[in-house]
Amino acid sequence: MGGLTVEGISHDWGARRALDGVSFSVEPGRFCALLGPNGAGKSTLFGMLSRLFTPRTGRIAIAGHDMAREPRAALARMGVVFQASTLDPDLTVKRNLLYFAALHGLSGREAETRAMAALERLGMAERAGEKAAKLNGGHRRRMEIARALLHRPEVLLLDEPTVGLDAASRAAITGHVHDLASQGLTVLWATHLVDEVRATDRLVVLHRGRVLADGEAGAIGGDNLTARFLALTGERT
Ligand SMILES: Nc1ncnc2c1ncn2[C@@H]1O[C@H](COP(=O)(O)OP(=O)(O)OP(=O)(O)O)[C@@H](O)[C@H]1O
Repeated sequence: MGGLTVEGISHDWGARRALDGVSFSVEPGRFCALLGPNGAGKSTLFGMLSRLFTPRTGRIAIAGHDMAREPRAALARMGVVFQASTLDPDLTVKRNLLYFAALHGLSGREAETRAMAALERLGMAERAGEKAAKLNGGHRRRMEIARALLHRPEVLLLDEPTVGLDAASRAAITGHVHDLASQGLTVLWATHLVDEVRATDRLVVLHRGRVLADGEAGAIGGDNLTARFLALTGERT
């Protein structure tokens, strides 16, 4: 299993500097929270990690594959869950996954086996035959995470995956994705919610396009990560 490396990434939106020399790396099989308030640059960084656009400076590597020199190899090892939901509400949960599997060149029994295994990992197997439109927000998100695992990526990126969900759904999804990391998947989880971060997680604090802290969450936050985060970013409650 491979990790993730970001080195010296900068990006300007017009006159606005959204990312300013961002560097960090995530070891294989680690859950890393990318924590930052609104406007920190998380989505801009995700756009670069998923190759929606290319950074002018710096370097990104996924599981040891350089995004600029070996984009296909890098993208093949990465799963992405974007902020906006992208599923077909009229198809069943399983059909949604099979459709996505086909986009990756998988079909027949192999696609079926992978779809059911991925749903199983997210605790969604019993909903395979339900229409996606009938799922609640939390289950929809879990389905999207299952879908992002179909091509067996080594690195999973999630951009604020719990936005709009209630507390129970948030806790369930945060728990499931921590489990995936403990099974060997490298996870980058963007959030502005301190309570989604565990003391043993890797933590990168991003603010106004810069990395303000990088290390184990427990070491950065001590016994009060919220207070530390607010002090670092200068935000008030
Ligand atoms: N397409 C764009 N065009 C112009 N400016 C942009 C664009 N996308 C983001 N920005 C600006 O870049 C900065 C970083 O925004 P970004 O969306 O990356 O932050 P974020 O941490 O993901 O915030 P949020 O949690 O609100 O999504 C902000 O100042 C934002 O206004």
